[in-house]
Amino acid sequence: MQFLPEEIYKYTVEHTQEEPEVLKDLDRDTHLNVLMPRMISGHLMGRVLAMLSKMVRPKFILEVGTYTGYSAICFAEGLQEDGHIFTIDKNEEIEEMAERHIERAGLNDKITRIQGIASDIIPTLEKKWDMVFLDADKKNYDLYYDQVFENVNKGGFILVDNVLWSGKVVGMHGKKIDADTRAIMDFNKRVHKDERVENVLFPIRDGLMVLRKK
Ligand SMILES: C[S@@+](CC[C@H](N)C(=O)[O-])C[C@H]1O[C@@H](n2cnc3c(N)ncnc32)[C@H](O)[C@@H]1O
Repeated sequence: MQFLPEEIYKYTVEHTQEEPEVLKDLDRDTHLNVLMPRMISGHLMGRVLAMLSKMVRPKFILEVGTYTGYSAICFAEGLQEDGHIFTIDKNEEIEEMAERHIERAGLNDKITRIQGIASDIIPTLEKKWDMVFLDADKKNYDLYYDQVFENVNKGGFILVDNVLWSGKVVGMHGKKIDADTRAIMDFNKRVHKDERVENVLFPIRDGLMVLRKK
């Protein structure tokens, strides 16, 4: 989902840095061979994530929701030289594709993929995060936020995708509030009020919440 009028979106993409070739191929491969390709970050969001990573220059990044590896490869562009990304996904079927493209991007030694249920894995990781990207099941955003918070460095960032949820958070597409929409609405409200962080909700693509730990 993206909220910009088509013409503005097209103009925005035309005036944004092109995707590196490896990401173009990964996007194509995902659309041809994987279920629900709309889950991929894609060109504009990918460039936003890469730019944010370059601005922050993180050492350790945690990503929850690898999918085919697109966003992890984007984040790697801004890593410190000795930095590392840990990325979690429960879906075994897409592992091979993520592995192949991460290898092609020359990032095998920079990105560790962990297959499993995120809430089981997160507490086992003992790193201090400069950046966390939550992009998995929406009903657990709240839990992941709690699980990672202590280990986010002061001044570190938590990015959370799909927080506008196709506009359902404001009742677009009908008034019925399903479980995922409710979870996202509650999450947005909670983090907006959380005095331990500063936040901006960017209306990019399906909504990106950016939180900075004070
Ligand atoms: C929206 S996709 C991630 C997209 C990816 N970050 C990108 O930008 O291309 C969400 C992913 O979260 C994974 N996922 C969903 N629930 C999960 C859970 N409980 N534990 C681990 N991964 C989960 C799904 O298998 C899916 O691949």
